[in-house]
Amino acid sequence: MIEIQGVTKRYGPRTAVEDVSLTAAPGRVTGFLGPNGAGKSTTLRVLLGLDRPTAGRALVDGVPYRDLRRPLRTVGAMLDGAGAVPERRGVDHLRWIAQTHRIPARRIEEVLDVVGLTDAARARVRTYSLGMRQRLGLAAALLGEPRVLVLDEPVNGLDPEGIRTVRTFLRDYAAQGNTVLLSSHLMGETAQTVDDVVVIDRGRVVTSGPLEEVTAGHAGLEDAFFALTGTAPGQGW
Ligand SMILES: Nc1ncnc2c1ncn2[C@@H]1O[C@H](COP(=O)(O)OP(=O)(O)OP(=O)(O)O)[C@@H](O)[C@H]1O
Repeated sequence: MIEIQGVTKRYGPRTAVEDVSLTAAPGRVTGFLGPNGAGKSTTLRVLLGLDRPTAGRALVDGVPYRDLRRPLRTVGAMLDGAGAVPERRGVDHLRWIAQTHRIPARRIEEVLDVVGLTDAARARVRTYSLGMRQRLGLAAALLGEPRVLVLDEPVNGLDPEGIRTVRTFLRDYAAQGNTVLLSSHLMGETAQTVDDVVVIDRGRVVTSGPLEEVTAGHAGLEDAFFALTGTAPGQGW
């Protein structure tokens, strides 16, 4: 369970997010959606203890991320793709994470298989396509068999088959009782993956709830977004 309560984050005079609250529940895939620069990454960084909020708090299973006893075994996260050293081999990136977090080595083969990177595991990360880097990031997030997954733009750079694979995987993962929170600026795409949505625009949550409720009366999620924010398609994103 993820609970973000009244989070505001200012960088000097600039407000990145203002009074953002959201909940992501076990057994559900929650989409955190909004255009570029809306404040998604900032909120997720606060959630993962990478940034301190100016106000509010973010909890995972009732405690702040920094206070989790075994963070990687509780929360698997992917921000900025894999974040791997380009000269490293994919498998060595995962080995390094596993070793530093006392995760059994057998998990490396398992997560490589899940994301379809087994054959490319020994290649250096700099030779990977954007999609392969995303897969490596997802593999790293899954290493600790976490109950909670937090993914920033997980389908960015993936081809349609890759998107479908990730979608199926995330739906299955949630169906096992896990919590999945993913951010995206691709509303139409993400609407096919999520149960619940939280829509953010210019640092503020504009709507949240089950997908059917948020889209009721609209042609789809994108349409609902434009209606809610008063913007027209093509304006500003
Ligand atoms: N370290 C920082 N210093 C100053 N401003 C920042 C910083 N990080 C983010 N911002 C600003 O906060 C706002 C929200 O950015 P954020 O990256 O959270 O948006 P986003 O929804 O994740 O968008 P994107 O999809 O483009 O990453 C933007 O206006 C951004 O310029």
